[in-house]
Amino acid sequence: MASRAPVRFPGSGGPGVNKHLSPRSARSDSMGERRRVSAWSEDGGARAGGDPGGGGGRLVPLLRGIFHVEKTSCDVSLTSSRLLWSPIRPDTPGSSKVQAQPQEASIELKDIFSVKLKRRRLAGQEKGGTLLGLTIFVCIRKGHKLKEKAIDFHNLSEDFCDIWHRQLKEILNGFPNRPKCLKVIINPHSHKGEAPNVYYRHVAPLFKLADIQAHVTETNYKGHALTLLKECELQEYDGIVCVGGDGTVSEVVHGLLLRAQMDAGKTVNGNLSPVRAPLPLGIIPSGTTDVLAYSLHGIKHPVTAALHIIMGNIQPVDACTFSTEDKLLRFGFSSMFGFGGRSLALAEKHRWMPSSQRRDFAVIKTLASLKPDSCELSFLPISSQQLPFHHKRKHEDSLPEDKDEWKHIGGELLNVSIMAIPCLCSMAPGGLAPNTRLNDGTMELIIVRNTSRPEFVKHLKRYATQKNQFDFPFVETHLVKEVKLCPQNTQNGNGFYEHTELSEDLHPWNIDGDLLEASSEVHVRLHPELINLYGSNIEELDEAKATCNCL
Ligand SMILES: Nc1ncnc2c1ncn2[C@@H]1O[C@H](COP(=O)(O)OP(=O)(O)OP(=O)(O)O)[C@@H](O)[C@H]1O
Repeated sequence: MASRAPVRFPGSGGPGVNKHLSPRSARSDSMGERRRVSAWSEDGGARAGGDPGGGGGRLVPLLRGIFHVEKTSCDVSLTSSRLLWSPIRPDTPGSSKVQAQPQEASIELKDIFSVKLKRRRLAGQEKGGTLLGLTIFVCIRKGHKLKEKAIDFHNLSEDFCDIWHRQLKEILNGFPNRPKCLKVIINPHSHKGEAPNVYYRHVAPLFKLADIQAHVTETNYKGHALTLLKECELQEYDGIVCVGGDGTVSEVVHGLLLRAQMDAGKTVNGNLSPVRAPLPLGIIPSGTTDVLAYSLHGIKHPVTAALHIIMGNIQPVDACTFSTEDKLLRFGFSSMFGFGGRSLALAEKHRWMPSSQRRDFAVIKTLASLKPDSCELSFLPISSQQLPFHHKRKHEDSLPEDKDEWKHIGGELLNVSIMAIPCLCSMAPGGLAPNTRLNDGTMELIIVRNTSRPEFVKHLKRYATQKNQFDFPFVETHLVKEVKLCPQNTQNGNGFYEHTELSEDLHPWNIDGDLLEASSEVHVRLHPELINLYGSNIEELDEAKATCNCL
């Protein structure tokens, strides 16, 4: 017997149901063939196998039969890459009328995430019931949003539906990266206690539909996720899912990357060359700002996040290490020092306030006592050789050619942002760092020098508009690989630390929305594609529209 060629499923493309008028390569079956199930090979022989050409433009049915779709009797074919159906037109003997081509619809198999036998059941009945056919669950994309759609294929024959069900399941099981078992970590306090509700209402039913086992832990204290990730048997899982706001995501990312270093036997110190995270991480946005989820999915939408996980859409993302000379402080994606760090420190002191009020209160209060930090800042710009293609034309001339050359800046700085991801959020839809991308091997360094309060406010307000927020004489941006920042004068004299009760020697950093206090120089290094996140490259998706707005 000839051996079966493996079925290959091509990668990405536009999901959804396609309806188009086209001549069918396969002839519609007559109603008399209703119970006949054929599995066609390339040479027409009946076998339940794959298409060695992987689709390759030719429609080679693996299965073909008749179902009712939307109350119309349809000729349905399953090829190795698509499910196609078109209405059956009965022959009218003697009619000379030329019949219009039947409207054909199809879905790509890679867009299907579940197939279930559909049964009519009485209320409360869990098993059995009269078979009605199959329901196919498809992931459809509308802009950045992903949605589920169910399509019913009715046929009352158990044997017939069973063959289709098994064949479709086998195909779905062959898709890479689709998780079967996940560890889910929920912060029950995120966004006024909404996170569990978001998970159980919007995400858990989709995981169940996709036959994903989810082992859920609700955290009991700050640091619980970190402890959990240090101790749990990661090999049991295909991925980790975090349900919470930026602070929780930051803790989980740090925990997952720390665990990777432990497992690799690495000494975790300031010079660490980190290994990659062992498992992909899914982020279900349930906080107030949700910068990471927004940057990853282009939208703050738990169902979109869940469907990226279910579909196994993997996006490698650059991450940073934040360290002192001898100690690793943190893994993360973005940081702010100065105004951004102080306002977070102040917000954390007022956790009893509702989160949106807390943030506004902290920003206003920090603006009221706005003052610069005296800093020594060094950075290693990326060279013109390392410049990602999307920046090439604008930046090439201003960069060092190919050798590493540290640059130094000293003085009074109001804010320093160092970001490896664009940090999209509702307050800054274009991103806090619009010139970097999720995995382009660069961090954007944004330095805001001392200026008057009204000018600084003007700069901040621009983030919410289309205008260039960096177009001020006191702002400069660089694409960098490393940054060292050392505050010079820890005594600020106006009592700011009295508000926050921070020690005078400690400087607040905002790292991915989580507060970190450091007393000495912090060294930030970029590590390309250190972690896989469930999501897609929205920048590539928007590429056609996007224009580089680098300074
Ligand atoms: N059970 C818990 N009790 C107290 N704190 C927790 C618990 N679980 C996690 N945390 C911590 O709570 C902090 C804030 O969490 P998170 O950012 O998810 O919520 P949020 O502040 O409501 O959201 P956002 O930051 O978007 O406003 C994180 O630093 C996290 O480590």
